[in-house]
Amino acid sequence: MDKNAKIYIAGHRGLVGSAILRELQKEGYTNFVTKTRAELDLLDQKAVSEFFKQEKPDYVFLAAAKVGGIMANNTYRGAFIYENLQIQNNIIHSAYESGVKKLLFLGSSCIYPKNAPQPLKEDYLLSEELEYTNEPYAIAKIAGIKMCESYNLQYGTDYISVMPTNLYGPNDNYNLETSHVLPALIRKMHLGKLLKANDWSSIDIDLNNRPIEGVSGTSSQEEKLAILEKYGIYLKDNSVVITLWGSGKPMREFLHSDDMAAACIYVMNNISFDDVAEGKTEVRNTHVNIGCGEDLTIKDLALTIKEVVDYDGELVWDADKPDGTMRKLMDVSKLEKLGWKATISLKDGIANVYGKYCE
Ligand SMILES: NC(=O)C1=CN([C@@H]2O[C@H](COP(=O)(O)OP(=O)(O)OC[C@H]3O[C@@H](n4cnc5c(N)ncnc54)[C@H](OP(=O)(O)O)[C@@H]3O)[C@@H](O)[C@H]2O)C=CC1
Ligand SMILES: C[C@H]1O[C@H](OP(=O)(O)OP(=O)(O)OC[C@H]2O[C@@H](n3cnc4c(=O)[nH]c(N)nc43)[C@H](O)[C@@H]2O)[C@@H](O)[C@@H](O)C1=O
Repeated sequence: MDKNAKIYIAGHRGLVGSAILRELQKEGYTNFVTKTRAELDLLDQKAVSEFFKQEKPDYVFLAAAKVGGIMANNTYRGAFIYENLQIQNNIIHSAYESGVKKLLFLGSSCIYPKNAPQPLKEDYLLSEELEYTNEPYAIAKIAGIKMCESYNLQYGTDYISVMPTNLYGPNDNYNLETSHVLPALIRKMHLGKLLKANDWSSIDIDLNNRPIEGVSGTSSQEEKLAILEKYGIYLKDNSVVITLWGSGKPMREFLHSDDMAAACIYVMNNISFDDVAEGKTEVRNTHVNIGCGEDLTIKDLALTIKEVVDYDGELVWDADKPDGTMRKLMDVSKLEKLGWKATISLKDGIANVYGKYCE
C-alpha cells in the first residue's frame, strides 16, 4: 500500500479495527475512509453498494462483524449467522464491483472442527463437525473464506482471509454477558477487588441493571450486592468469591490486538492470493492463521489475571456454563514462513489492557 492509498477500515471503532487504524496512522498512512454504524449500516446492501461506488477505496480491512464470547454466540445464534453473512456479502461484493485492489477478510479460529488435531493447520478446514456453541458464526466465517477464494478464482481479485485466534486489547467488549473470557475476567476481578476494599462508591449499577465501576455510586449497598451476585461476584464469610464459567480446563491462545493489527498490515502489504494458493493443483484453504502459537488453560489465564489485577479472593467454577471447544491452538507456521511473528507476551498484554481499563 502506498502511504496515500485510500484505505477503508470497516469496524474502525471495534477492538481490531481501532488497532488497525492506530497502527496504520503510526506507520504514516494518511488517507482513510471510516464510517460509524449510524453513518453506514453494513447490513444495508444498497447503502453499502452506493458507499463503495462513491468512495472507491483502494484497500479494505473487513473488521466489522457481529462478535461475542461463548454465551453471546450460543444465545444469539440467528443474529450471528444473519449479520455476519450479510455484512461480509455486502462488503466483499461491493469491493468487487468497485474495483478494490485488495481486501482482507477476518475470520476466526472457530472455523476449525471441534475435535481437530492440534495445532490447527489451515488444511483442517471443512474436515469434520464444528463446535456447536458457535456453529452459526463459524459457518458465516467459512462462507466468507470461500467467497474470497471463489471471487479470486472467478474474477481474478486479490482477497485474503486471515484466521485470528482469541484476541484482546483496548476497545474490547467488557459486557459480562456478551464478552470474551479475557475482558470478562479482568472486569470480574476488578469488581471483586473494589468489593473487598469496601469501595462502594466506585461501584454503581447502570440502567440495564449491570454493575459499572469507577463512578460515584448512587444505588444502595444492598442493590449493588444483589446485582454483583447476579454476575457471580459475592461475599462469603467476609471474603470475596468470583464465579467463572465452565470447568477452567479448556485451553485458549490469546493475541494482543496491536499484534493482530501489525499482522493484518503485514499480510496486506506482503502476501497475495497467489502466494498462499501457489503450487496447489486443487486450490483450497487459501486462508492464513494468525496467532502466537502458545496456549494455556482458562484456569491459568484466571490465575495470571488475578495476579495482574491484584485480586486476592476466591475463584469458583460454574459447571452449568459451557466449556466450548476444549482446545484451539493455531499452527502459525504458514504465517511465520511468510515472514510475520507475534511480539507481545500475554502477561505484558494483560498488564497493558488492565492499565487502560483502570484509566
Ligand atoms: N475479538 C476476538 O477475540 C476475535 C475477533 N475475530 C474477528 O475479528 C473481527 C473484528 O472483531 P472485533 O474487533 O473483536 O469486534 P468488535 O465487536 O470489537 O468490532 C466490530 C465492529 O463492527 C462494527 N459493526 C458491526 N455490525 C455493524 C453494522 N451492521 N454496521 C456497521 N458497523 C457494524 C461495530 O460497530 P459498533 O461499534 O457500532 O458496534 C464494531 O465497530 C471480526 O471479524 C471478528 O469475527 C476473530 C477471532 C477472535
Ligand atoms: C474468539 C472466539 O470466542 C468464542 O469462543 P470461546 O473461545 O469459547 O469464547 P470465550 O472467550 O467466551 O470463552 C472461552 C472459555 O472461557 C470460559 N470462561 C470462564 N469464565 C468466563 C466468563 O466469565 N466469560 C466468558 N466469556 N468466558 C468464560 C468459557 O466457558 C470458555 O470455556 C466464540 O465466540 C468463537 O466464535 C470465537 O471465535
